[in-house]
Parts: sequence; C-alpha cells; structure tokens
Amino acid sequence: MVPTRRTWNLGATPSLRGLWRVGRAGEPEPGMARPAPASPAARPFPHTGPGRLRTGRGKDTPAGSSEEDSGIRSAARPALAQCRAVSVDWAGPGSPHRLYLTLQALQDKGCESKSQGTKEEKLPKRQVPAPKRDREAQEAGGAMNVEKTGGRLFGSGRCSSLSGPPGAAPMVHRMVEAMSQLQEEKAQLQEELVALRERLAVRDSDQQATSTQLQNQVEHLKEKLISQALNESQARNQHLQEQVAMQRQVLKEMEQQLQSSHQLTAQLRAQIAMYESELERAHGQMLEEMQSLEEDKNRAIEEAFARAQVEMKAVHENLAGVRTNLLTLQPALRTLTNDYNGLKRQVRGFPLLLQEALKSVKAEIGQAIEEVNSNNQELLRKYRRELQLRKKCHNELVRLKGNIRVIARVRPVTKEDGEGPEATNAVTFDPDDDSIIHLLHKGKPVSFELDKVFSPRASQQDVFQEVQALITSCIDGFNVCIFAYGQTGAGKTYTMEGTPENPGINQRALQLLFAEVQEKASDWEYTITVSAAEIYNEVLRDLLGQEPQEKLEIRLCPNGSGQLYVPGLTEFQVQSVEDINKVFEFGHTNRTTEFTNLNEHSSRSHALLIVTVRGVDCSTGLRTTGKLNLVDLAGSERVGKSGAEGSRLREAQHINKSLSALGDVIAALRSRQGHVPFRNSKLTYLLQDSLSGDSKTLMVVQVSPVEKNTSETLYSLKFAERVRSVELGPGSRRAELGSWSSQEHLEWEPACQTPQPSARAHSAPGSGTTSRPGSIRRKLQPSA
Ligand SMILES: Nc1ncnc2c1ncn2[C@@H]1O[C@H](COP(=O)(O)OP(=O)(O)OP(=O)(O)O)[C@@H](O)[C@H]1O
Repeated sequence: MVPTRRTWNLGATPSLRGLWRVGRAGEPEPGMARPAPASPAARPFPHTGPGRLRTGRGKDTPAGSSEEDSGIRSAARPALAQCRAVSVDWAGPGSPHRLYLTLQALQDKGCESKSQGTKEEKLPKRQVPAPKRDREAQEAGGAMNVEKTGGRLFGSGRCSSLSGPPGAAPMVHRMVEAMSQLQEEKAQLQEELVALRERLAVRDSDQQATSTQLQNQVEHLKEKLISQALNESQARNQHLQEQVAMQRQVLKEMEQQLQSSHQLTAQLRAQIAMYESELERAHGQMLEEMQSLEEDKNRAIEEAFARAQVEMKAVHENLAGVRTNLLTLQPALRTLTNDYNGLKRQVRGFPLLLQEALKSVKAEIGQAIEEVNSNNQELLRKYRRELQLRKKCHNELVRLKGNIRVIARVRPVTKEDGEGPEATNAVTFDPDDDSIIHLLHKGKPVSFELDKVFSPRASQQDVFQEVQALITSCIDGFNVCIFAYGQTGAGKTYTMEGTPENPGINQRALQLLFAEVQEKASDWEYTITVSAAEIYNEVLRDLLGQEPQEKLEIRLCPNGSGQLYVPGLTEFQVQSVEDINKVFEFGHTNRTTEFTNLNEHSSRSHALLIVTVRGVDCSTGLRTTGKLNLVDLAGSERVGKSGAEGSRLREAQHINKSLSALGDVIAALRSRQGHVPFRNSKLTYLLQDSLSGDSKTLMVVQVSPVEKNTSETLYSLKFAERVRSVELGPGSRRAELGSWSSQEHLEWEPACQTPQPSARAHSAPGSGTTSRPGSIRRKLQPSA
C-alpha cells in the first residue's frame, strides 16, 4: 500500500526537519496539475525520487569533503537510518524506491566499511541491523547480489574509490543517471513545495481573516445576546417586582381579613357564651314548665276519666233507647222494601210504556201536521184569491187611470239652449193641479191638461213611480207600451235611458222586474228575455243580431194564433241588470258600425227595447206572458215644413208617417174601434199585440221649456192632449178618428213656423260617445 501522505517529518531531529523529503512525483497535491510523467525509457526508476542529503548550507555538498561534513553526517546518520527504515517499510519490495534505498544503504555500508576500523565504535545505535538491510537490498535489487558487492558496488563522489567486479561499471552508470534524474525530480519537488508553502501561507492568511471575522461576529452576537438577555431579564425583573408588589398587597389584605376574622371570632365566641347562658336559663324554665304541665295533664286525665264515665253511662242509656227504636223501625223497613220492589218492576216495564206513549204522541203529531197542512191549503187558497183580487184591483186601478195614459215631462233649461231671449223659459205649471201645463207661445198663454205633468224639478224616480204600476202588470201577464214622444233634444232618451248615475225608465223597469220576479220565486218561475230593434225610414233592423244591416219583416204566427212575430229577431235571456247592460253594449256596437253620425241617426229613428216576461205558477202550472215595450221615438219636429230635400225629407216623411200612425192607433184603441190601423206603419204593426186587448199604453210627451222651441212644444202638447182627449165611447171615438190622419200630422197647425234645426248641438262628429248602461240609443251627451 502506498501511503497518501507525501511529506514525512523525519523524526525528532530538528536539524533535519524540512530538509529530508521523499516525494512521490506521480501524486500531485489535490487541486494541482499533475506533472507530465517521463517516459519509461527516460526514467529507469519511475515513481522514485532520490533522497538528498542536505547539509544546511543550501547546496549539495559531496560527502566526505570536509571533516565538518563528516561530523554532521555521522551525527545525522542514526536519524537517517531511522528514516530509511521507515522508507523501507513504506516502499514495496522491488519498487525503485526500495532499490534506491538499497543503494543508499550500500553506499553507507561502503563508507562505513572504509572507516570501519576507526569509527566502528562510534556508530550510533543502528535501528536496522545489517542482515536485515542486506535482505532488503536483496529484495530490492533482484538479481543484484548485495553480499557479493561487499559494500563496494557504488558510491557517491564522496567514496575515494569505486571499484568492483567486472560488469559493475555499467550498473553504476545507470545508477548515476538515475541519481541525476532523481535530483531533477527533487528540484521539481522543491518547486512544488515552494508553491505549496505559498498556497499554505495564503490559506493561513485567509483563515486568519475568516477567523477574525468570525471572532468579530461572535463578539457582536455575544453583545447582542447579552443585551437581549439583559433586556429580558430587566423586563422579567420588573414583572416579578410587580408580582411581588401585588402579592404584598394581597398579603396585606389577607392579613386585614385575618385580623377582622379574629375579631369576628372573638365576637362570635362572646355571643356563643351569651347564648349558652341563655340556653341554660331557658332549659331551667322549660323544666319548670314541663313539670307544671305534667301536673296539669294528670289533672285533666282524671277529669276526663270522670267525664267519660258519665258519658258512657248516658250512651248506655241511649243504646237502650235505640234498641227499642230499632224494634219499631223494622216493620217500616219491610214496607220500604216492598215499595222498592214495586218500583223496580215498574222500571222494567218502562220501555214498553214509553213505546206506547211515543206511538200515541206520533199519532197526535201526525194529526196536527194534517191539520196544519189543511190549514196551509186553506191559506194558499186564500192567498191565491187575494192575489187574484190584487190583480183585479190593480187592473181596475190601471183601468181607472186609463189603459192609455199621457203624461208630460218638461226638461230643464240646459247650456245647449244657449243664452238670450231665445233661451228664456216659456213653460209654467199650475201649483194646485199637476196635470196642467201653461205655455207662453208668441206672447199668448196656452194651457193643456194631461194625465200628469212633471216639471223640470221631477227626478227620474218620480217619473218612474208613475209608470211602476204598468211594469208590475207586465209581470202579471199584461202587455205594456211606454213611448217617449217629443222634438229632438226634448229629453226622450234621458227619460227612457237616463245616465249611468241616474238611470231612466228602461233600467229601473228591468230592476223592478228582477226584484218582483225574485220575490215571487217561491211560487213562480220566470224567464226574462230581451230584444232590441230599430226602425229607420220604415226599415226594421235587429240591433242584437249578428248582421244588423239585415232588414227584418213582421209576420203572422203560422200556428194560427193571430199573433205576430219577427223572424230573425234576436232574443237574449237575462238574469240581472248586468246582463241587460251587456246586451245594450252589443246593440250599441252594432249601431256605431253602421252609422257615422250616430246622434243624428238616433234622433231620426225609433229605438225599441222589447222585454218579454214568461212565468209559470209552480203550484198550478199556469203560464203567463207579458211584454214590455220601451220605445224612444224619433224626433217629432216637422223637418218637412222647412223645405228639406233628399234624404232629410225622406226621413221626415217616414217619421211623420209612423207618428201619425201611432196617433191613429192610440185613438182607435181609446175609442174601442173595431178596426185599428196597426199596419199603417212598421212601428204600430210591430207593437200591435202590445197595444191591443188588455194592453196598457203610456206616452211620455217630452217638452223643451225654452222660448225658441215653443212652436214644437205647442205641437207636441196638442198631439198629447188629443190622444188623451179621445172619448172612450165608440161613437165619439169614431167621430174623433178623423183628426189623426198621417197627413194631418204633417200639416197640422199651419200657422206655426217651421222650427229651426234642433237647439241641441250634439252632432259634432268625432267627439266620442258616452257610455250609458241599459242604453241602446247612445248619444254624445254634452257635459251636464
Ligand atoms: N229631465 C232632465 N234633466 C236634466 N237634463 C235633461 C233632462 N231631460 C233632458 N236633459 C238633457 O237634455 C239633453 C237632450 O236630451 P235627450 O238627448 O234625452 O233628448 P232627445 O229627445 O232624446 O233627443 P233625440 O230626439 O235627438 O234623441 C241631454 O243633454 C239631456 O241630458
């Protein structure tokens, strides 16, 4: 094994330290470049550096050159021998270094043998014995026989002679060469050594600087740690001091508490002592009391015993009495038991008794019910009789009032009448007679008598009260006709339809019908149907039909009853006023789609609302049918007189014709003529069955009160009076009929001027319509 170290300290000899170095050329210092190895041919002993003996003079000195040298050498010899021994140990057998060492040993031996005689005794104690050394040389030299050389094999310059057996010279030469090579290597090693020393010095200085730095850091850290520790210890100290102060305080308080508790204990002790003394005293008292109580008790016991003896005696006496009583009570008990048994038997038989009682009660109740039923039947009969009577009375009342009645209603002066003398009031009333009306026409007062006259102050309800009886008779199965007659703008539509807030006859009549029908619902079943029609220019149209343009015809019923009907006229069944309003809404829509100027049109046409009330008496099955015709007639002003032409004249002719026909029919009816000219107009023909027979007719003549309309008012009132004044006698009736020709209706009162166009300015196109419930004849209503 080759040791890793490259430098050996040659023992304790100070003079040789650093001088004797054996290096291995092939092992460079870590981190250093390895020197290029010499070729094996050039280096016969590779890896072997020859040792060099230094004298300390700085250069190689030939051995034995001087006595001084030899002295030194001899002095160093033991150390050298020691080194060699070490080297021999290190160098492996056969290695060049071993060879070198062997040679060196031989040299030394040669020298020694030369001076053997003189210096044998001076030899230092050899550490390696000769035989060993020879063995080593033998091992190193291989074929070279060291024993044969006898120490004369070779020598350095120091040997005085170099002789040997023949053939030793070349070997010496080779050895010399090897030596020189070794020297060269040694020089190289020295250089390396110098470089190493420099590096070592640099490293030392680095280490020194680093250590200084580390030292500084350590110092700094130390200071820091010390200061930190100092701070901490100060804080801790302060904290501890505070705690100590607190503890002291607590201790102080505890001491105070202890003191106070000591005081308290002393007080308590004193109290306890006091209580103990009191207890003792109380104990003594108690003992005394107990003794006195014991005495009392004994006394009481003695008394009680004496009393008990007395009472016992009394009880014994009582017992004797009770015993005697018991003997007397026994028969009473026996009778009670007998009674009880009897009752028991009765209870057992009670259900049977109850059943019998129930039977009899049921029979009584059945009898009572039968009696009540018969009473009810009687009452029903009476009620029906009363009903018939009421009907008769009502009819009598209506008859007394007249089947055909004429009333007048004067509307108030409105904004539409304008201002000035033309808008002054020309109508007055008789405060004592509500059937008289006075008209100031062209300065001349004219008076008329009708069945009733309503002033402008009369409300819708007042007017309705007058017609209410007619509506009720419709429920009883009578036909009723109510007409509104008068010039345009006189208030016909207001009276018939009214406003949403203040409805007119139409809606009130239907409300009354529904109320009456509901009242009679227990006995009668009623169905109410509604139809709406319009007559314009003598053409009848269905306002509730799907095709309002279609012309309708009035036909005789094919069943031979003689009644009339209108094929295709729509009939809606209604159950409430809301239903009616829906129906009218539909009718209004039909009208508005048909005519652009609805107001104008509505003034020139007759609007009919036909309400049919069909009833069945639930008990008798009796059927009734009543018809209520509510007619808003076309304006009665005589447009034809004004010389109107074309369609306007045609309209006027149709209106006049139909109104004259109506007058004729009413006159014929009042005079009970055999022939009533119903067929003279569509209006009268349609209303034929509602005007004839037991039918009741009411005409409301609408009057405008203002000065400018007095001519038309006069005409309307004259017409109304004539209708009313027709006598009921047939002769007189007939005699009166002559004045009701349609021609007269057109040409009546020639002195009157043709009235100006209606004062009511309600025909402005495009100003919209006002919704009126229960209205089929809607108009543009000027603001009230
Ligand atoms: N009694 C009344 N109280 C208050 N206002 C009334 C009364 N009568 C009529 N009027 C008003 O007078 C105006 C004309 O009335 P309405 O339209 O009813 O006349 P008309 O006779 O039906 O006309 P037309 O022949 O054109 O149908 C309306 O604005 C209406 O509100």
